[in-house]
Formats: sequence, structure tokens, C-alpha cells
Amino acid sequence: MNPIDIPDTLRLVDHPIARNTAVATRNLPIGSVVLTEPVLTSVLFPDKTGSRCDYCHRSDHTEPELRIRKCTGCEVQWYCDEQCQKLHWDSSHRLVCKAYLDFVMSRVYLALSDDQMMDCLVLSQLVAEITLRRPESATAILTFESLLPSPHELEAIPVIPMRRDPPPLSRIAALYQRFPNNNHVIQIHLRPIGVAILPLTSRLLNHSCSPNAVLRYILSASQKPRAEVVTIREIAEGDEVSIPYLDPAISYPERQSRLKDIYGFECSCKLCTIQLPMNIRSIAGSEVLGLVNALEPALHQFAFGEGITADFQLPEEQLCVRLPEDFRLLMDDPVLSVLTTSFSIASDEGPFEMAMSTGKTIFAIYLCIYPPCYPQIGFHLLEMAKVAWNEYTKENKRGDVETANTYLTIARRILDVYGREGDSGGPLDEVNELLELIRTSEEQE
Ligand SMILES: C[S@@+](CC[C@H](N)C(=O)[O-])C[C@H]1O[C@@H](n2cnc3c(N)ncnc32)[C@H](O)[C@@H]1O
Repeated sequence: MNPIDIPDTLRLVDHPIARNTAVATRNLPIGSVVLTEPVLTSVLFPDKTGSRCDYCHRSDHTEPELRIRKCTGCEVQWYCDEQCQKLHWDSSHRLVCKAYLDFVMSRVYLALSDDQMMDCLVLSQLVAEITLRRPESATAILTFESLLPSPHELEAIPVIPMRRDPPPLSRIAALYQRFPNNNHVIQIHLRPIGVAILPLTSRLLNHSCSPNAVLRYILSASQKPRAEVVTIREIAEGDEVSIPYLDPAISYPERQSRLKDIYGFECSCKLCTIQLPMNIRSIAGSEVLGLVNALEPALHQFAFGEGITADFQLPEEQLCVRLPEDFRLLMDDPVLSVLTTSFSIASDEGPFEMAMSTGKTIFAIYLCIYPPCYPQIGFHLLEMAKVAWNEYTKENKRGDVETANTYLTIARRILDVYGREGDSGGPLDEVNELLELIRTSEEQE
């Protein structure tokens, strides 16, 4: 019996290294949802405790009407209402509630690394789900068990003592062996909030640093978080659908080393093929701003031609494909992190001109690395628009509101493809609200 419930947009074909790969069964327009899947199991990172619901993961920051309350049994888990508490209780929590608090205070748990602690809570919840054998999870559990194991043997970690006999230790170890190369970090509005097990997504989708699809998470009342795979380019029938397992903006050597170490393969995607012969050399963080200053005007000319206007045409593919040799150093590791730190400081403290020119250079580098509708580009343009709008509210200069409008219009084109994600108040909503604010302020003038 084939336990995998493959959506009709995809079919599995053999792959010489990756076992299988999923290809499109028909032409998929940009912005299509090719797969949707509720998490089998998900656990919030510790810093989200008490501000997000442990079942649906909605937040009291974005939805202030939520009253997140502690489970009076374990005093560790938090819920936004009785319905979420009941659903979590029925799906897994009733097996671990009693022992939860003692376990997370125990020496054996506290001796684990932060990553192992997370793994231990995710594994405990998964084992509880499996022990309860609820019919709605049966296919997802079978699919999870069919996933490729990590290329490295993992040391065993403990699980929370259960009220009913859990599976034998050898089975628990085999489940855990699938964690590193299959589990996903849940990102809401680009911020990591927890770890999810998505068996179908993991079974179907391989990695590419030049992906044609990305994951987004939708959080809704009384439901497990749901992942959706959205296309960010048009995909032709028969083409592989791939997602990024890690950020394509990480430098080539670092990406390769993480992919090898965690997933056990060498990536030969389009971006890696372009970057391989570039021989990106490591430059010191202190050299970055000097280098950027020297290259900035030519880089802006290369990426934006005559300039950035609201009808700016996004390139058809990432500009790396035709990157002049001079700019290769800008693909190096410390460059983006130095620039994003400098952008964020200048955005908060000024000077405004520095924030905008650094932001523009980050935009140019993103266009070199990311596929044109990659959400990260849209999120960045929204941040630039907010800086320009803040400057306008202080200085009342016409140019600033036009700049804000330009970046928002391009951001909207990109984020419309990615769509709404998370709970409420995400970047696409922010873009639309700010555009509306600009429109009304212009009408009033
Ligand atoms: C989440 S699974 C992907 C689904 C997998 N192809 C399967 O048949 O179950 C991750 C594993 O797939 C393989 N894989 C994913 N992307 C790959 C790629 N671009 N090249 C080679 N192997 C890849 C690696 O073995 C990796 O550990």
C-alpha cells in the first residue's frame, strides 16, 4: 500500500541521488498552491511561551483579543481558548501533561543542548500522537515513517514519560533519526516561532537554492498550523518543484557545507552552478563597508538601470546569471549581514540617506541571489518604504512619500505572489495599509 496521499498537482519520479523528486502534473501559474498540509506535530520555541497558543500558534501580539492561559495540569503549555486546549489534549497532550513539568525541570532534560531540548519536546509530542493512534493522523504517521533518515547516526534523547505505553525505544530512535533532514522551522512574517513535522512536504519536496516554490504557514483558530507550498515562478508540466531548505543568501561555501552535513548531499542547483566557479573569497567584516562604497554606484546601475520607479520590471531570473566579475565579492558571507545590520541601525537612528542607500544595495544583492518574487525581497522593500514614510512624517518632503510609494508598489507585486501568511497583520497587510495611508494623505493635500 502506498501511504502517501500525493496532491493532484504533483507526481513522484525517481531521482538518482534523492530517491524521489516531485514534478508538476500540469503547468502551474505563479502563486499557485501546490500542496497544503496541517502539521502532524509542532512545538513553539521557548521564547514564544505564553504569547502564542501551543495548539494553533496564534499570537496575542497580532491578535490582542486572544487571552492565552496556562494549562492548569502541566503549567507549561498555553492555549488561546478551551477549544484549542481540548484539541491539543485529545491529539497528544493527555499522555504527557502529568509528567511535563517535572520532566522539563529534570537534570536529564536540563543537560541537553537547546536544539536537543526542542527535539525532545517535538519527539515526545510525536510519540504521544503515534501512541494515541487517531485515525486522522494515520496517513501522516505512515508518511513520516517512510522519510529518508539523517545521514548521521543520532545519539538517543529522552522523551517525556507517558501515561500509556509508548512504542519501543528502537521505534522512537528510528523516528528521531528522521528529524534533522526533514523537520521544518515555522516562520511567521519571516520570524522563526517553532518546529514542525510536515511528513508530506518532506516526502515530496527536494531542495534548491534557486527554488520555484516556497513554504508559508497559515494560523487559524482551533486548527493545527497549516503549511502551504506556493509557486514563486511559473512551473511547466514535468518540471521539478523545489523549495529552499535554507536561505539562498547564505554564502555558497557555507550553504554547501550545511547541506552536506545536515542533508547528506552536494547541491548542484542553478545558483550553486553559477557560484561554484566564482571562487568567493572570505573577506573581513571590517572591509565590507569600504568595498560596498566602491562598488555601489556600478552595482545600482547594473541592477536598476535607469533607476527604481513604481513600474520597475523585476528581472526574469536572479541577476547572478549575468553577474559581472567585479561584484562577486558582494556574494561573500559577511557582506549581507554587515549591510542588514547597518540598514537596521540607520533605519532607527539615521541618517536617513544612509538607510536608503544601504537598503538599495541590499535590494540589488537580493536581486542577484533570490528568484525575483522571493518573499524576502518584498519584506525588505516594505522596511525601506517604512523608513521613507517615517522621514516624510518628520520632514514632509514630497520625495520621501514618492519613494515610499515606489517601494510599496514593487513590494506588493512580490508579496501578492507569496500571499497572506501567519495569523493577521503580516507584511502584505502592512503594505496595503501603508499604500492606503499614502493615498489618503495625498487626497488631503
Ligand atoms: C526532505 S527529504 C526530500 C524527499 C526525498 N527526496 C525523498 O525521496 O523522501 C530530504 C532528503 O532528500 C534528499 N535531497 C533533497 N534535496 C536534494 C537535492 N537537491 N539533491 C540531492 N538530494 C536531495 C537528501 O537525501 C535529503 O536528506
